[in-house]
Amino acid sequence: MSWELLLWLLALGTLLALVVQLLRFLRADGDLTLLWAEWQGRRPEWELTDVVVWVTGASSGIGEELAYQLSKLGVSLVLSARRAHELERVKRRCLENGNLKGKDILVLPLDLADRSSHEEATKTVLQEFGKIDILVNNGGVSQRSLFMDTNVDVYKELIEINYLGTVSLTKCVLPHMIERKQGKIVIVSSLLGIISVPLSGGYCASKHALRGFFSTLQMELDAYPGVTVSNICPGPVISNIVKNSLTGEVTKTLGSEADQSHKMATSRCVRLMLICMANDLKEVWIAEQPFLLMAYLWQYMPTWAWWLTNKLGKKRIENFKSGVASRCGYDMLIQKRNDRFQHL
Ligand SMILES: NC(=O)c1ccc[n+]([C@@H]2O[C@H](COP(=O)([O-])OP(=O)(O)OC[C@H]3O[C@@H](n4cnc5c(N)ncnc54)[C@H](O)[C@@H]3O)[C@@H](O)[C@H]2O)c1
Repeated sequence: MSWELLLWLLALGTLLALVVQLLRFLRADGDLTLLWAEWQGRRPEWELTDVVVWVTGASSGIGEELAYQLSKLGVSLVLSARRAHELERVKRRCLENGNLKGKDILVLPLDLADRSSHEEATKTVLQEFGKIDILVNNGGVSQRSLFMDTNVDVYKELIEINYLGTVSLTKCVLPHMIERKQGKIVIVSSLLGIISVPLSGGYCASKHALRGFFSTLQMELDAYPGVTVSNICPGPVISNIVKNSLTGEVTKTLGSEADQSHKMATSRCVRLMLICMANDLKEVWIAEQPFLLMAYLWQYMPTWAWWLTNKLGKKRIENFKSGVASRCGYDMLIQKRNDRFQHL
C-alpha cells in the first residue's frame, strides 16, 4: 500500500470519527463535562449513600423525582415544600419504592418566601438527623406574562421565592457545613439563568440572580474545599412548572399546560443532577436539543443567539396570545429534530 493511500485512509478515518462525535454532540442532553462525569466519573450509588439530603420543592416535578431516586440510594431525606399532604404522599411513595424506613424521612413544610421560618426549620433538621450533608435548593415558580400586563408584585414574588428564599435557606445551613468542613449546596437554577426568553422576565431575572450570587459564594468558600456549591441549569423538563406559573397578578397562575412532549423526562434530568452532585461539578447544563445548543450559542455567539431567540420569541408570544402558553416557540425545531432522529 502506498504512503499516499495510507494518508488518505487516515484522514478519512479522522473525518468519520469527527462526524460521529458531532452527531453525538447534537444528541447530547448535558454539557460536555457533565457527560464526561456520567461516563467516567463517580457514581451517585457510591458517593451519595449514608448522607442527609434536604430537598426543597419536593412535592412535585423535579423535587419529587429527586426524592424517589435519592430514596433508592439509601440517604436520609428531608422533604420540604408548602403543602404537607403532598409531601406525605411523596414520603409514602419513597417508602414503597425505595430502601428507606419511616424514621429516615422527615416531612418539613416550608415556605421559601417566609424567610423568618428558615432558621427554625434548619434547627428541626439538625435535631432530627444531627447533620445536613446536601441542601438541594430546588423549590421555585415560573412566570408567563408580558411585561406591560404584569404587576410589579409578581416580580417581587419571583425574587422572594426563587432568589431570596434560596439565599436565606443557604445562609441558615451554611454555618453548619463550614463547621463540619463538608457539605454540598445545590442550586436548581435554569437555562433561563443563562439565556432569556420573552414572557418570563421575572423568572429569568431571578435565575440570573441565582447564578451570579452563587458563583460568588463558590469563590468565597475557597478556604473550605469540602464545602461545594453546584449550580444546575436545566432546560425544559416535564413537571408542573408551567401550570403553576404566575401570570400578570400574584394571585393568578396559568392553571394548565397542553403538551409536554417536547420536554426532557424528569427521571433523566434528575439522574444527571445526581451525577453533578456525586462529582461536585460547579455548573452543569441539562437539556435536550435544540435548547442545549441555544445555551452554547448564547455563550459563544451572543449576537447570533439574539437574532434566533428574537425570531423564536415572536412565535412564543404569538402562541401565548392565542392561548397556547405552554408552547415555547422552538416547536418547529423540535419537530424537525424528532423526525430526523426517528429515521436514524
Ligand atoms: N421543569 C422545568 O422545565 C424547569 C427548567 C429549569 C429549571 N427548573 C427549576 O426546577 C425547580 C423545580 O421546578 P419543577 O419544574 O419541578 O416545577 P414544579 O412546579 O413541579 O415544582 C416546584 C416545587 O417548588 C415548590 N414551591 C413553589 N413555591 C414554593 C414556596 N414559596 N416555598 C416552598 N416551595 C415552593 C412547589 O410546591 C413544588 O414542590 C424550580 O426551581 C424551577 O425553576 C424547572
